[in-house]
Amino acid sequence: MIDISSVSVRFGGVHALTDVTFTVPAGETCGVIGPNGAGKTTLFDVVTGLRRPTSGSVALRGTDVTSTSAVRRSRLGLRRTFQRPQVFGRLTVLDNVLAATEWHGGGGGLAADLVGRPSRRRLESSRRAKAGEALDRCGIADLATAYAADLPIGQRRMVELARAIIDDPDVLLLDEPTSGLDADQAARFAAVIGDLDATVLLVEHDVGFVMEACERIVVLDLGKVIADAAPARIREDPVVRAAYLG
Ligand SMILES: Nc1ncnc2c1ncn2[C@@H]1O[C@H](COP(=O)(O)OP(=O)(O)OP(=O)(O)O)[C@@H](O)[C@H]1O
Repeated sequence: MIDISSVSVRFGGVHALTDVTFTVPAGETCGVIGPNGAGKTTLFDVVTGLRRPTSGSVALRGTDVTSTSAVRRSRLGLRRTFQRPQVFGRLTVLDNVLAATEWHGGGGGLAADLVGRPSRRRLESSRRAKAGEALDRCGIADLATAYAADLPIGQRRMVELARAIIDDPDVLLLDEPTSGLDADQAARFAAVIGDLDATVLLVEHDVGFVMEACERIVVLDLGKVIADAAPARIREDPVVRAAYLG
């Protein structure tokens, strides 16, 4: 669950966010939309830990993380993707995904690594099985041995998604997830996040995708929440239509 409470962010005289409050209940997929400059990126940065709010607070699964680093937030189960997909270009697709599970370790320290204890081998084969499954879910199993640097942006984005979902994250934040995806990839992306148990918050310009993929939509305009409802109600909301949907 994500709790955003009275969050305001100022850049000098610019009020990027003013008193933004909403909660994404556990397991829900919530989209944030709004015109350019509405504050979407700023809000995303506050939730992921890249920016401290001027006032207000953010809690993940009941833990106040307002002053917690992005790294510690990831240890609390938060995973994210980036507006420009961040992949390791010189690693294969499979290794990109395996790298996301590396830090779990297997106990026994370096000696266990060196002698290849059976428990280590079991752990390794289970990691590989999970990685294979994540690639499969994201429709990129056939790219396992390709180098990430050689892939077009849409496939890189799917690699990032596979990496984000491999450990069944509790909280998943997606920054402009469909940018660079073709229609089939966007449909696959929506299906993958639809199947997750995670609490998902996504910022996206493609209103059609948000309407399809999200159970709930928060609309920002000039740093304020102007609507917070299910997609069907957002589509009909006169304030949203005037400010954004036209
Ligand atoms: N680092 C910064 N310094 C000063 N002003 C900033 C900074 N970052 C954002 N802003 C301002 O804060 C407001 C919100 O910007 P933000 O990038 O969060 O909006 P956005 O909804 O993500 O826009 P877009 O859809 O264009 O990406 C804008 O007026 C922007 O100019």
